[in-house]
Amino acid sequence: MPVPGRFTIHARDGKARRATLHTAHGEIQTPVFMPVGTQGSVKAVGPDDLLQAGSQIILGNTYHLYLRPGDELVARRGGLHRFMSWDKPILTDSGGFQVFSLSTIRKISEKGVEFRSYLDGSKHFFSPEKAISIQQNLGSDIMMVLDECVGYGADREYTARSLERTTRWARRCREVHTPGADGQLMFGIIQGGFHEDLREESLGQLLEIPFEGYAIGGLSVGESTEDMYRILNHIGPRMPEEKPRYLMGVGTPMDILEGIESGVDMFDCVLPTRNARNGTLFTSQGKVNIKRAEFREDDGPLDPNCQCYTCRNFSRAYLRHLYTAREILSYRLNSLHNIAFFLELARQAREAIEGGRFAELKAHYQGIYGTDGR
Ligand SMILES: NCc1cc(CSc2ccccc2)c2nc(N)[nH]c(=O)c2c1
Ligand SMILES: [Zn+2]
Repeated sequence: MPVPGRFTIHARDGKARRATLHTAHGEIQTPVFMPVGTQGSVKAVGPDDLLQAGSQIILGNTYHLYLRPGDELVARRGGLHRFMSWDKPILTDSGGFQVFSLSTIRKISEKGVEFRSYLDGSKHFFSPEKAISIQQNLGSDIMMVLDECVGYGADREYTARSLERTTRWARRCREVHTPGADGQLMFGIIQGGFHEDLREESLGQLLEIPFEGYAIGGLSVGESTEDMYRILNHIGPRMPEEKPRYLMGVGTPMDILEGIESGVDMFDCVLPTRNARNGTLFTSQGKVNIKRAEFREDDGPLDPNCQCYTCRNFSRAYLRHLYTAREILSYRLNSLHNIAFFLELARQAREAIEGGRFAELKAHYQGIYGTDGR
């Protein structure tokens, strides 16, 4: 009987790891890419599509689901897995990041964060305890602690004080959920901005609290690729060797490969689905902007090396037409392909680590996407 939280490393290639994370809803083979389903759906695609594309785990969001339809409604409907007909693992964010990125009025204090709903302006309050209670109602397999993601350019003094509070919040989250209760796991989140010593301070404090995994927060907040990679390369290898490492909200294909090389196991990003909706498609030969006139009569598949439903059944000419005509099918086919591309990238990484060929894989994609893929 698999024990939720068990993390077994099968192979290493430099700092990169090939592992299995056990959860109450099944195993996750890492490195893994996790499609984002913020409001209980991965935009424009269904659970069947996600399974077909090889998705092992998806993400949900405390902030959005609390505001609509309500975490207690979801609990009454049997939890998020049953509500959205997804019976594999789900990871949920704690909502703090969305409060800061989506809510206009908000006030942060030791108690937690007060904010107004982006839907109707009503006032709400998230304490660390509330953030965990919502995720328990949702029934997610991996819960994230409530943290403060300081913006790019925050001064050192504020960043230092903020990480101390994030640690106190993390402790309060842990105190209201017994490790492993109901098969749910809890990950701590490292903050500390772009200061190596503050990042180590945040990690050191979190290591005193028993978490089943650790995440790197506060990256991809407007910094340069150089600053992101500097922090990633510094803190990734310093995270606990025997526990899963999750880089939140990152990134381009090259960011993901950089993260894997730094020892990170789990990734999520809205890029595949968000870019799909504006016609930017990721392929084995680089980015394709499907709205370009050059594709008007192009009868070939979007990506000849891709096995997804979109590439097996439709031409670039048709995909361009759907996009130009703003057909809803355009969002579905483009999203399906981009998700399949990111899932395939993670699968190739798992295979490369097993074969000791990760450096070659990274160099291959660097030749196509450049050093950071932007
Ligand atoms: N800009 C990157 C980023 C993204 C997310 C969101 S990741 C996500 C999004 C939707 C659903 C699940 C996870 C973050 N979440 C938290 N809690 N803290 C961060 O520092 C942070 C940084
Ligand atoms: Zn495809």
